[in-house]
Amino acid sequence: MTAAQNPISAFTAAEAAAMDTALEAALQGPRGANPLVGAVVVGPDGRQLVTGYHRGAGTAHAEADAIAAAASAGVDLHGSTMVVTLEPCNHVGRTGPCAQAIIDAGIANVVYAVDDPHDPAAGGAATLRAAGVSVRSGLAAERALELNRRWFQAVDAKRPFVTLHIAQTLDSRIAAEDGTSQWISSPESLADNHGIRNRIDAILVGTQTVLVDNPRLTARDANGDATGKQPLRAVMGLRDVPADAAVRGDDGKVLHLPTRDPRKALSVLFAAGTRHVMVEGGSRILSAFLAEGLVDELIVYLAPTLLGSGTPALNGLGIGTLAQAQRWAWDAASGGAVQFLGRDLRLHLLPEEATVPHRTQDTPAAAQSPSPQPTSTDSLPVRTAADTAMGGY
Ligand SMILES: NC(=O)C1=CN([C@@H]2O[C@H](COP(=O)(O)OP(=O)(O)OC[C@H]3O[C@@H](n4cnc5c(N)ncnc54)[C@H](OP(=O)(O)O)[C@@H]3O)[C@@H](O)[C@H]2O)C=CC1
Ligand SMILES: Nc1c(N[C@@H]2O[C@H](COP(=O)(O)O)[C@@H](O)[C@H]2O)[nH]c(=O)[nH]c1=O
Repeated sequence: MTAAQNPISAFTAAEAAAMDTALEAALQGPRGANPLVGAVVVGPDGRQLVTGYHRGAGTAHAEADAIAAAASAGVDLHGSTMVVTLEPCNHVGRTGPCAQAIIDAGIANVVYAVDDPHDPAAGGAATLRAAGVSVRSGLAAERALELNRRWFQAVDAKRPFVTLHIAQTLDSRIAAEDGTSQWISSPESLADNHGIRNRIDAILVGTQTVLVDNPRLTARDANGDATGKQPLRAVMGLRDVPADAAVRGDDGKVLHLPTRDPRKALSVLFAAGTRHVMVEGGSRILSAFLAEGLVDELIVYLAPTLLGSGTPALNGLGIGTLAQAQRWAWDAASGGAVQFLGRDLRLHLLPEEATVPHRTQDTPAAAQSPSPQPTSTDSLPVRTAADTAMGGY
């Protein structure tokens, strides 16, 4: 049922304020295979009791996070209102269905912004109503859609969400002239990168990086010990992966993609169950994904180091004139658009609308910019969380 069909369509000022808080909280989560979701429970007197947000695939959903926060703080939620940025789920995932958790907590009302696109007909709203919970939707719907616009697109496009990783010097080098690159990043940046490796489904590098670096591509802690969920390791390129390459590991979680076509690589990964891939490099692989407009977020670790020569971060995007430049917007999700990590800066960006010219049928892919996107006004140098909620994904 949509808000238009719902007989109860008004929202209180307290619910609107709670939705603002929920949208803000959602931005603390990571971009990726799951949408950003925030939830706030409001008491009968309009007071905001607890806030929750989703921390990425495999972790508690925002509603469950808020309910758990209430349980640990000894807050009784009977008769309260759950305000959430996405329709509560109805499926038994790793954390159980949120609709049931809401019913079990005695929550009397649910206000959500947008339907879950995966299962709108038999979603959590119907389960909640059947259990006697009052459900209204549509509050701040446009902002909630914007919050996850790129995620909705990626789900719709049936390809994995793509995070591009670049660990570079101040003068945009990812390796020195002799190919050495370990390490450009600070230990704090490396720890952050390994945290992302834990959350994604797959990590992808080019054959040249395998030959030069012989990387393991596992998620590890500062002692070098494997941590948590390990990503599938994908190597893209026509050359064989050497039999003794470290990337092969001993767990069978390695995939050679014998292609130079990023779309083909993504479709093979999607078919293999990957919903979120981090493309780590090197230069030619990063450039190929960017030139095809296949990047959903960009994470740049910028080290205050100069090399003056060596491998450039990018190797040509087919851009001949400034009007064709790819322009990116600052993304406040996942802890902020700009953060210090030790001596490095971590920059978090998303594709900006507006500046990307339309692709044409007769222009080679490498000489084209990303696929067309809606127009917007100029972006701020650094966006606030609220700005991003309004104009980001
Ligand atoms: N600082 C950092 O963040 C990182 C640094 N690096 C560094 O980058 C350097 C390697 O970068 P680079 O030389 O650019 O190599 P890449 O790792 O980008 O691999 C390039 C190879 O991938 C294959 N390939 C697959 N698709 C394409 C495509 N669309 N376009 C071009 N090639 C494709 C080709 O091999 P084939 O013939 O097999 O098809 C090509 O030779 C190393 O020195 C490494 O240390 C690497 C990763 C991260
Ligand atoms: N040099 C460099 C990175 N390099 C990336 O890390 C890979 C090595 O992975 P592993 O063998 O698992 O430690 C390497 O091949 C390349 O993809 N990453 C960064 O965050 N910062 C850096 O300075």
